[in-house]
Amino acid sequence: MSPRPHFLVLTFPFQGHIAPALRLARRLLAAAPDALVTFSTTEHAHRRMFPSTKSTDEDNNDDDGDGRLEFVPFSDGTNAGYVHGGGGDAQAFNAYMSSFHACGARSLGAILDALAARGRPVTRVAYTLLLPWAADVARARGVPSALYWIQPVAVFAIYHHYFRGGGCAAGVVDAHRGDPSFVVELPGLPPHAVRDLPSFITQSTDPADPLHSCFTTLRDLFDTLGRETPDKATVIVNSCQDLEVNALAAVEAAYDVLPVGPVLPSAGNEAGIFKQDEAAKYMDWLDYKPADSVVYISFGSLAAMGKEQLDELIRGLEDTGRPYLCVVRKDIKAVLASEVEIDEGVKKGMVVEWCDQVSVLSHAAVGCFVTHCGWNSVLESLTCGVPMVGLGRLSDQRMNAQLVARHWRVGVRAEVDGDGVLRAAELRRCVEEVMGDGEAAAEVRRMAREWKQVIGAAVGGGGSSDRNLMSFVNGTTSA
Ligand SMILES: O=c1ccn([C@@H]2O[C@H](COP(=O)(O)OP(=O)(O)O[C@H]3O[C@H](CO)[C@@H](O)[C@H](O)[C@H]3O)[C@@H](O)[C@H]2O)c(=O)[nH]1
Repeated sequence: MSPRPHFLVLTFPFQGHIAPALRLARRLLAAAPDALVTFSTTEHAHRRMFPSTKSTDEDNNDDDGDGRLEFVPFSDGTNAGYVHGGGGDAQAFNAYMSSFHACGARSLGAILDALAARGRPVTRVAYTLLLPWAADVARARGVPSALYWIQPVAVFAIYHHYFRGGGCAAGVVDAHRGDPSFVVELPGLPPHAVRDLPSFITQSTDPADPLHSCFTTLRDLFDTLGRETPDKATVIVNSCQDLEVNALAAVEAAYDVLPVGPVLPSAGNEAGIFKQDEAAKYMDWLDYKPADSVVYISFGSLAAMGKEQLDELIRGLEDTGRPYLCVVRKDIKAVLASEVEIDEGVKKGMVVEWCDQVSVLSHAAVGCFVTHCGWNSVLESLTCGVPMVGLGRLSDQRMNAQLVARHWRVGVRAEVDGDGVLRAAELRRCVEEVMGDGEAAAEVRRMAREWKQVIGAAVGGGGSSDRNLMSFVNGTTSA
């Protein structure tokens, strides 16, 4: 008799990774009613997600009540984890990653063994993008694994060409790293300026870079994928077929790629490492605003913001004359010490420390999302049909901003000045381009509505993402 299906979903401890991993865990539970799912992130992140419980698996059964979902943290070798956001110390991140890789791999092995000993053997591992060792640890125990790619396929394809393209793409990118406007052509992909490629291959290749370990980790990840022989490595992606037809075609010869997204929260609040601003009655506030009138602005869970940037944002938002809801995380407020000034500057809007972003984007009053273009934010906005003003800085974000503005045409790109600051005038100009009366703005809004329909069909019953998820659950590779 074959064992009961049991998926182990592993994730790096950033909120932008935990959210899609937890959403996938819940989708797996729904898609496979007989399956068990174990969700695992680091002990520190786990304690932040569940502050009132202990760190043992028996104490963390999910409250769905049927015991099919368990939370079992793994060790990264630290007590305090990596305190992200608020700038962080450069050396600290690279040092953290060394510990994370060494201890994480050992801890994962122990978890797989313990679950098997408890009579709940894992039958499939799904791991997010900064845990390349997960596949090797699973393989050593005969457990198949899949990478869960939580960024666009377009970004995956660029990394594929860079790391596994026989040195050709890497040579071109490396030779033109200092020339941001140089245009790189990669097989099957549209031409991209160097400045829009993922920053981990244009900036973080330098060992002195604060995020150098992201470069080495991605290099290890693509090496790992290449070791999945004789079959092709399976990659499930938080994206959908219709959004990325060409990028999918560019990698399908090398991987079994299954777009299963956008994977969104199943219902209401979900556990995360930031707590919502309960005191701010932002949903009530939205209820009183006319349809499509509010600008929502958030730069995700990692980006730090200086006082100058924050002042420019608030001034730009006030200058639009439109109501706005702005997320300024508590850790940013603490380092700024300008809380009073923020509050005094705010006349037309509301500033919150953390909100339920999916609920905000789903609210009829929200007419535009000013975003740093983290992939979760982009997907959530596309799903809700909200046009974007995209400001990409790190990692995949500039590519994502490019996809938003050029490929799907559901928004515009905002540019920072020479000091890296998004100025009030630029913010105001971009918001008008999306929310104003002109024909171009109307077209952006129309495209946003259109993509919302396309995505709704893909994730609905029988849609491409739904079928791909079932293929993954059933262990078949093509939908
Ligand atoms: O007040 C808020 C603000 C944000 N969010 C949520 O936080 C997540 C933020 O994720 P994302 O938009 O992807 O931003 P980051 O946290 O910056 O994500 C990191 O991880 C992503 C996935 O790998 C990358 O695409 C980004 O570049 C990287 O910065 C989203 O689910 C939001 O809904 C809230 O719930 N409330």
